[in-house]
Amino acid sequence: MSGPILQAALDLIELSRAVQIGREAIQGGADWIEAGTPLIKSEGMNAVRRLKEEFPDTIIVADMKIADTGTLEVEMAAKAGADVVCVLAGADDSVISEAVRAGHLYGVKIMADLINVKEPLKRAQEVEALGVDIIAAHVGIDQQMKGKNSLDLLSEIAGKVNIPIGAAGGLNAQTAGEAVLAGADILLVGSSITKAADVAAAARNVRNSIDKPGIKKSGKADINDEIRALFLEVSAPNITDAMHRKGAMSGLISICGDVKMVGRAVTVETVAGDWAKPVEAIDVAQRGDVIVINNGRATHVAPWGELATHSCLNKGISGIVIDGSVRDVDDIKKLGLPVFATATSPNAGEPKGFGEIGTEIKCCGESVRPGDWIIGDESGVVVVPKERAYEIAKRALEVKKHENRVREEIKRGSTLSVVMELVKWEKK
Ligand SMILES: O=C(CO)[C@H](O)[C@H](O)COP(=O)(O)O
Repeated sequence: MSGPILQAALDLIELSRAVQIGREAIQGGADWIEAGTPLIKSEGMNAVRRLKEEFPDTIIVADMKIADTGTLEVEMAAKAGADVVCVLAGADDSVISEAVRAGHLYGVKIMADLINVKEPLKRAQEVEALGVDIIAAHVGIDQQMKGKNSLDLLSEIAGKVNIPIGAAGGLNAQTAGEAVLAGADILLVGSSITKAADVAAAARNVRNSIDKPGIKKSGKADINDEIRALFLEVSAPNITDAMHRKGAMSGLISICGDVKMVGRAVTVETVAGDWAKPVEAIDVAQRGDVIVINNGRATHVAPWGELATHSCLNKGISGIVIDGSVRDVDDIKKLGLPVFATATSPNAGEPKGFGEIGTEIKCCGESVRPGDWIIGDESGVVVVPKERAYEIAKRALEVKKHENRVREEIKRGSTLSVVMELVKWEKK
């Protein structure tokens, strides 16, 4: 191998889309094309066969993730046209040895994938001794969503095995270059290329980063800053999609229309029209927080209005959510701070002081605890449990990327049902 190799991983389930995306990835500078595991599960060896037919001069990698029957599965992939076949490094030695023997027999290289291996360096050296050709330092997609990093895994094994190392798992135009500097010979890139609207441009960006790796990014951002930035990039619908269609509050309207709100919850429980605790919460909240008020969905009286909203602006509060009414709508619109409510009413209540700030509440059908993340836009408001915030934000970004590519394919003249092969994938 000369120079780092860019392997574009086609992790889709629709073969015709995969072929087109593969074509664009090659135009952008991908050297190898991978039939991703979802594609192989969806289309079987036909996926490998078709990719080889379409791209006869390109190395085709079959990401079989072989766990058993090493010989049979390598044979299948090789006969379908694969040049490299992936086996799980965590599989039993007998499986790896059989895969290696079959690789020799059918003239294909064996790549051992370290995904989920407990002692990666030890296992990398063992599978090297068993004869595999390539080691993949791979952090899986679900693991990436929880913050696991393929560069850490790569650093652990780089320089300690004598066969080429592939790096895989969430690489992009920044981190692919970092992976080269950390010792990767093959850069396996999926989502950053294949979900881009302009696949060729995305591949080119990664290619440039591989060919001219820049300086390693220093330091890590604060996790909450990272989560906020991720949530600002995506929509409320992207987030509920990432949560398996859960987390949406019901019945809220955005008073200021097209606004975006992201922040951590300061919760308020109170009774209809009692505005003492809601307004006191402004002084409790920190810059960037969202005040979430359960006012019993009262429609006849509002615990919130323009003066409270104005105070929030002074404190840098990100927005307000009220299971209940709001008034001074025209003035709030002028202020532009995101306010979401279930109703409007000109009646003010009384500042009696019932209820409390900072306890778990129910708001618009959802439980909200202090510190949970609240994201709102014109489609509505979603609550994300604080423990899962990073993971959901990452998953939501993947949803958005996927939609970017689907949108591009629709723009080229297709329809949503055709792109998604809806009829084929209806539940049987
Ligand atoms: O094998 C895979 C998942 O198991 C992927 O192909 C690999 O992780 C690369 O994709 P991405 O860049 O999206 O992580």
